[in-house]
Amino acid sequence: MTITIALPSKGRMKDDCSAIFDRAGMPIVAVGNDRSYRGRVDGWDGVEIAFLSASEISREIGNGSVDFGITGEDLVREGMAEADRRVEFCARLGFGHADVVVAVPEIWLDVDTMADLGDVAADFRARHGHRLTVATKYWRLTQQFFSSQHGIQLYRIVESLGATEGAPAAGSADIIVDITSTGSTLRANHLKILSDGIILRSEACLVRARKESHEGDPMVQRIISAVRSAL
Ligand SMILES: Nc1ncnc2c1ncn2[C@@H]1O[C@H](COP(=O)(O)OP(=O)(O)OP(=O)(O)O)[C@@H](O)[C@H]1O
Ligand SMILES: O=P(O)(O)OC[C@H]1O[C@H](OP(=O)(O)OP(=O)(O)O)[C@H](O)[C@@H]1O
Repeated sequence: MTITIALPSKGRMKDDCSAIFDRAGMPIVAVGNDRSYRGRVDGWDGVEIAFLSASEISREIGNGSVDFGITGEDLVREGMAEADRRVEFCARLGFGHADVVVAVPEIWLDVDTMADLGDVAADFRARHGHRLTVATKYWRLTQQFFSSQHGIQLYRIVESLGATEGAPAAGSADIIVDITSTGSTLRANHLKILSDGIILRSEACLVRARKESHEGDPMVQRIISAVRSAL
């Protein structure tokens, strides 16, 4: 059976991914021309590479149309319910670090924790005429964290497809959930992370779709061992 591994075709994880595969003794060669979205691993028959974007990789692992992928943990956990049941995080790769965080305006001096935020949410409508509004592209992670983990129910999510950190100043949301790495975008927008507001510490991972056909397939274990040996 051919095993398909999805790797980023562009973006911030692309170069680190090919470096790790080189170190793993799995040098990737493009099939066809430079713009081709298929590749193979030199010397590894039965392994195929699919080049996709980071968020497509998470989707394709989720629906089982690829066997492995390298993408951010944030995109995998946001993209599917019960991620650990459907996929295996085989290795954390040490790049692509980003935290998914809850951030509020710095001038909210009395709000430093999720419990404080819960208090604010409770009478937000009475005070401001609308429910506490959260701008994010991380709907699932936000709902799990606010509702299931912190019992905060009185909020509304507005989808943000970009420039999320600008939403509070623009008036389109009160607070945000987004990723941060250096923290400079949050600082530039006068937002602060709540002290217990780190939803997920994400990094690039080797992720496997849990498929019955993998059981007893030596190639599956060989790929995992090779990537782990490169860390
Ligand atoms: N500063 C950062 N900003 C955004 N994403 C980051 C950052 N640092 C690490 N990442 C991670 O990179 C991944 C997204 O990669 P990238 O932005 O290259 O994807 P992309 O090519 O834009 O993909 P797509 O088009 O599918 O969104 C996410 O898992 C994210 O957590
Ligand atoms: O903490 P920092 O180092 O400031 O990084 C965080 C920012 O970087 C990303 O945006 P980016 O400009 O990369 O665009 P993208 O969302 O399209 O990837 C992300 O969406 C944050 O806005």
